[in-house]
Amino acid sequence: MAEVGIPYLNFSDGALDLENESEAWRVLSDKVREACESHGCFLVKYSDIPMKLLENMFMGLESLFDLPQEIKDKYADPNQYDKYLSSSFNPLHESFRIDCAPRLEEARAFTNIMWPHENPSFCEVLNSTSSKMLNLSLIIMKMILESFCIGRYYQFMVENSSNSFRILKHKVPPSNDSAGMSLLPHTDKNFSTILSENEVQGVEVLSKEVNKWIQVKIPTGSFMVFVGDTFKAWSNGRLHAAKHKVIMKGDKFRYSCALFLLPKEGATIEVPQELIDKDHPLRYRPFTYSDFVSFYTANYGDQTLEIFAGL
Ligand SMILES: O=C(O)CCC(=O)C(=O)O
Ligand SMILES: [Fe+2]
Repeated sequence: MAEVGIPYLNFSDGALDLENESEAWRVLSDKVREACESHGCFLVKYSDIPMKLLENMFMGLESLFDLPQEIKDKYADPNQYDKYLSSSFNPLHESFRIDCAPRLEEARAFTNIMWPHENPSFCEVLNSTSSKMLNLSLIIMKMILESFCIGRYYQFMVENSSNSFRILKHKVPPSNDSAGMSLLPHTDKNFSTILSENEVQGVEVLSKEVNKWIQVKIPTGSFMVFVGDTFKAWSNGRLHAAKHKVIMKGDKFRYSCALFLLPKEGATIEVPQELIDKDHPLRYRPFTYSDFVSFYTANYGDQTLEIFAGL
């Protein structure tokens, strides 16, 4: 079942066993680009990430967040506010950010902080889930660039990108009948995000079409994809970055994980010439991701990208 208004695309059932040049690949790529232009997000059925792996990931997350507070606090970094966000940030929210978890040594370094006596199965599940979600985000990037007829930038984008894996626990609101905000409305700052959830829904998206909040249930075996501000800027504003939030209701914890594709340290985000013409005059100046994120953390707000890089 697709969510009303949010495109639901099928990358399974052989849909990706296509020559990149085939007509079917092109049709699917156009749908991805159109979804990112008109909604800034979409749902995708993707069977290359096995359900069993995701089940193990969410079981691992329960054990991780159940660890003693003093162990989890060891990961916090005063210079990087979002490495570990404990309940002091928001009583309903707890999350970790692991940079480059698809690299085994990074997955192992994180796991060994949490479980000093090692936990190879969690490490394997973390590494494998994040790698497969990274693959999905690169496929989507490739499709969007090809649909814009600038596929030649794909290799450049891959070489200039990095990633973070965020794992989150959203707790139940104090009273069952009241809804609680676990994540305030925001656009992601990076290129794109792939989101997976356990069976507990909570994410809401501000619809570009009707300017209303839409509750989203990510169908089983599927993922939610968000365009981030940096991809919006790089595309000269053609892609839309969808605003979203997490609202908790009911009595079950929500666990989620998100792969953030982002620019590599020091890389300049600059609109390609091919996306500038008289109907699309240049909208954003070149910038680096770290400058943008520093600006955002100092100036939270709705229009951060426009204020920071808009022309
Ligand atoms: O946990 C979720 O469902 C959403 C997470 C999210 O939007 C984020 O980390 O930026
Ligand atoms: Fe987000």
